[in-house]
Parts: sequence; C-alpha cells; structure tokens
Amino acid sequence: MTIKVFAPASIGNVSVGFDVLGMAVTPVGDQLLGDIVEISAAVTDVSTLSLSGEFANKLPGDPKDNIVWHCLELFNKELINSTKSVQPVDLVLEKKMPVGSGLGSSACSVVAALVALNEYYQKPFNDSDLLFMMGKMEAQISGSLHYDNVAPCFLGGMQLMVTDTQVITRSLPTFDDYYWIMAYPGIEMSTKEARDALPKQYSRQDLISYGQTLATFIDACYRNDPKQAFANVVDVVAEPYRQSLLPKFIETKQYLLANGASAAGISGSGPTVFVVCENKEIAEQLSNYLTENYLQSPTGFVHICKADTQGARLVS
Ligand SMILES: Nc1ncnc2c1ncn2[C@@H]1O[C@H](COP(=O)(O)OP(=O)(O)OP(=O)(O)O)[C@@H](O)[C@H]1O
Ligand SMILES: N[C@@H](CCO)C(=O)O
Repeated sequence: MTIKVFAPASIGNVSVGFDVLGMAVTPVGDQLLGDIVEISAAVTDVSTLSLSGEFANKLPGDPKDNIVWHCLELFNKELINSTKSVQPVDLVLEKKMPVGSGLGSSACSVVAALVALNEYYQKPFNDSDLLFMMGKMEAQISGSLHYDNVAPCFLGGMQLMVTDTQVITRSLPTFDDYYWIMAYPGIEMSTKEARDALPKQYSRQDLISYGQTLATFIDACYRNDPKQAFANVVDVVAEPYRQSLLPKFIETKQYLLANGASAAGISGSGPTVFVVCENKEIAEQLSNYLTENYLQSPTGFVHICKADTQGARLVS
C-alpha cells in the first residue's frame, strides 16, 4: 500500500496578524503548489527517506537532517508512548517548494509527512495531536513556535491562532471571490534571520495599531466586508524592519497599490510577496508586472491563486 499526501503553500502573517494569522493558497488551474510525501512499507527492515522534486537539491545532503526524517522520529516516539508498535517505512519527499521562500516551505514538508504517517497507521492521532507535533517541528526549524504556516497548510483556509492551547487555531471566513498573487523572486531568506531583524520591543503606538488593525480585519471577515478587511492588511510588526532585506520590495509594493491591488505584503518572512486582487483582470495585469519586475533568478515564479480550502489531502 502506498499513500501520497499533498500539503499546500501558505501566507504566514497575512501582514496584519504576525505569527497568529495564516492562509493556505492554491493556484487557479490544476497545478499543485506545495510538497508531496509518499509512504509505503519499507523494502528492508529499516526506514528510509529519499528525495525528488525541483528543490530537493536545496535540502541538507544527509536525509537524516531533513525535517521529514525528524517528523518520522517524533511520530514513532508518540506511537511508542501510546503503546503502539512501530514499523519500518520508506518515505519519499517530492520537494516542490523553494526553501526559505516565505511560502511555508518547511511547513509543507512537516504537514505532508505527519499526515502521511497518520494515514499509514490508520489515524492513531487526532487533528490536535497532529497540530501539536507540527508546531514542534516548525519550532525546531525556525527557532520559535509559530503555527501560522502549519495550521492553514494542514487545515486549509484562513486560520487564526487562538490563546486556548487545546484548540490552537480557528477557521476564519475567506473572501472567495478574491485572487491572491504569490510572487517568489527566486532568492532565499532564512526565517531565523528575518526574525532576528525584528526589534525586541515595540512602542505603545505600534501596540495599539496592531490590536486595532487585526481586530478590524477579523470583524470585517465575519461581516463579509472585503473593502474594510483589505484596507487593514497593514503590518507594523515585521514589514518595516524586513522590507530593506528584500530587493525591490518597497517600489514593487508602491506600484501594486497604485495599480489596483486591494492589499499587498510580505508572505511569511519573505521574500515572496502576496497581492490581493478583487478580480481576475487586475490579477493578470499585476502578475505580468511582477513576472517582469520582481523575479530575480530563473527559479522565481508568479502564481495567481485562490484560498486553498482543503489543506493537506491524499493525492494519487
Ligand atoms: N523538508 C524540508 N523543507 C524545507 N526546509 C528543510 C527541510 N528539511 C530541512 N530543511 C532545512 O530547514 C531550514 C528551513 O529554513 P526556513 O525556515 O528559513 O525555510 P522555510 O520553511 O523554507 O521558509 P518559509 O516558511 O519562509 O517558506 C533550511 O535550513 C533547510 O535546509
Ligand atoms: N510568522 C513567521 C512566519 C515565517 O514564515 C514570521 O514572520 O517570522
């Protein structure tokens, strides 16, 4: 029996909710933007991990340093803790997501791996158990615990991290008519480094702005008021300190907002930019602009996306 799980790209922060808001995205059409993990019974009596895919060569040379291998170790430990027996498995990671992209690349691998393992063992763990494990793995990679990529990648849609540690995340209504352009320029930005660029403390004014814009955004989501929601996609926590690390970001954002974008910002810790568009025509025009002006290497790409409402899923 072979099981294959796909886990989609996501926008961490969505600008207005640093570390507490995230949204999964999927390109319009049938392309899959995310990672795939395949699992089957091991051919020998030891587990293995092999890699394929466009970005496999960007990962650590030793598969045991891959986050997917760490997921296997954690999952096996949890199985043993719940008195279940562990079997050797062969895992294959199809690394379709660029590393250090701001698209939740490590989250895609973590989520696909843990969901595939859970399916293989016929679901010994529930969604909360899995989410805890995903958070642990993401923290190991980026140096701090934040669920804003793993939660939407796993569950789909827009997710708000809540203060109840048993619940962790709640789904928010998304604006289904809107398009989200994802422009990855083809350069790498380490999440750890982008977090180190942030101040340790913020002013009272920033604190008030953060609380007010996030609260207004959430209110607008529930009232289905896209104009108000996207007018509040403002980042006082990260963008002011990260924008100078991203070549061409400042002038690109100015152009996008002056030419029909409803909102634009840094996806996660960058360098990917996300752009919210109210219709397909604007999305196509701005996507052409980004292709011509924001890409900086041949590995860069631009996709017109919608919110991905499914999250991690079995694929054939
Ligand atoms: N399967 C994997 N996918 C992605 N990164 C991995 C994986 N396994 C190990 N790594 C390592 O983890 C680190 C991931 O770094 P980082 O968190 O900056 O990237 P990311 O998760 O790709 O970023 P982002 O969330 O912004 O897309 C890199 O050093 C990378 O080599
Ligand atoms: N919320 C995290 C997301 C990283 O992808 C950050 O901005 O550092």
